[in-house]
Amino acid sequence: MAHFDVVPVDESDDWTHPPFAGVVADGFVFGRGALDDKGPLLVVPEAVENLLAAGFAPAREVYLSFGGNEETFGDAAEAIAQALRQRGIVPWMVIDEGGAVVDAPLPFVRGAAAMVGVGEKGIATLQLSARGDGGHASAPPTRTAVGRIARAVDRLGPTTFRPRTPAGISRMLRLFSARANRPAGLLLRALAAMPPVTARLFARLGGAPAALVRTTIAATMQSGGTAANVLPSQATATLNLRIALGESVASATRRVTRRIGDRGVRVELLEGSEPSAESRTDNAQFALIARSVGTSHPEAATVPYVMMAATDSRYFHRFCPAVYRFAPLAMSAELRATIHGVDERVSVSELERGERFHRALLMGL
Ligand SMILES: CCCCCCCC/C=C\CCCCCCCC(=O)N[C@@H](Cc1ccccc1)C(=O)O
Repeated sequence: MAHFDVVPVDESDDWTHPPFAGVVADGFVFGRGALDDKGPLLVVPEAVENLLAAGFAPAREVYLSFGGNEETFGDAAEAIAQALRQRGIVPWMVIDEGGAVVDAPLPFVRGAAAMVGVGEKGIATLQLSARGDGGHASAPPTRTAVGRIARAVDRLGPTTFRPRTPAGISRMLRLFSARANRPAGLLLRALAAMPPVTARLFARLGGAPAALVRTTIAATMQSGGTAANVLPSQATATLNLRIALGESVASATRRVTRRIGDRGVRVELLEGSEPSAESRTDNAQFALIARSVGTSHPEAATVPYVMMAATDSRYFHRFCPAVYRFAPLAMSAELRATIHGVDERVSVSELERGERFHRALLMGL
């Protein structure tokens, strides 16, 4: 799977090469979508065409699913998944974006790792709204609409949701423990054996580690008011929740509503998508991915993790138990920072390695 739509470019950004010209320079193809997700997309048909040209026929049926509205949370992949379901097809394995070959993924962990998303968090977009008495701002009541919304958002701190370590993260720590120096290795092994301790530690670290183990809430939009001296009669805030594996859109919405604890604040679910289950790592599918990584990126260990953002594969994990999120391209931290940003680019040699990965995968089916 892959998608060919891209996020827009801010015209005021200073790109080294124009974002829609496909300039090849210094061994890289520059352009919006180079990593997300046109590079990972094009290595798939490249591998298929090369195998077809060589007269190869795969042992299983292969379906290519390329969507055109992933970046807007669209339904192209849903339609593709539905078409397969209607034909009674349950894929043996699904592979989509959401992982990459990265260097030194955790502090003290040496070497490259092919990070494969074995699960994916869910999403809920909630709108909070409050009404208040409009009027002159010179004599405000104790509780205004904006004040109610501000208090509600403030109540939704990081402890709103309990942390829990997915099995894939414990396995990731166990694999990393072998590649860390001695004291760090012992710590990682201990954490791998004690998921509740990992959950508490990662939650305390905040940022990405915390997002791996708990449902997060980000207030992303606010509105209300028409003039500086007018009390608004209504105010709203939009919350973007990323729902941890094991929870649900409904349970997360209930918890948010309880936490806010204010009947004057209406909580409305605008859209939601359930978190995935975890795909196994002790099966033939994961072993095939690891073998294919061995062909394209022999320096990298194949390691499971949990994807914090949403991918098109969310429409497949509902009926297919083996869904993996992995683009077979090395992406340094610097390159990952260009995704949705400035100077997004993909190295030509990585495209070649990506093609090799998919060729190995198809030949190993
Ligand atoms: C120890 C941890 C190591 C971490 C290694 C990370 C390796 C992964 C590297 C790169 C992966 C990049 C994948 C980028 C995919 C982004 C998908 C995305 O942004 N999806 C959107 C979907 C969406 C949702 C709601 C509205 C619009 C779009 C998202 O989730 O926001």
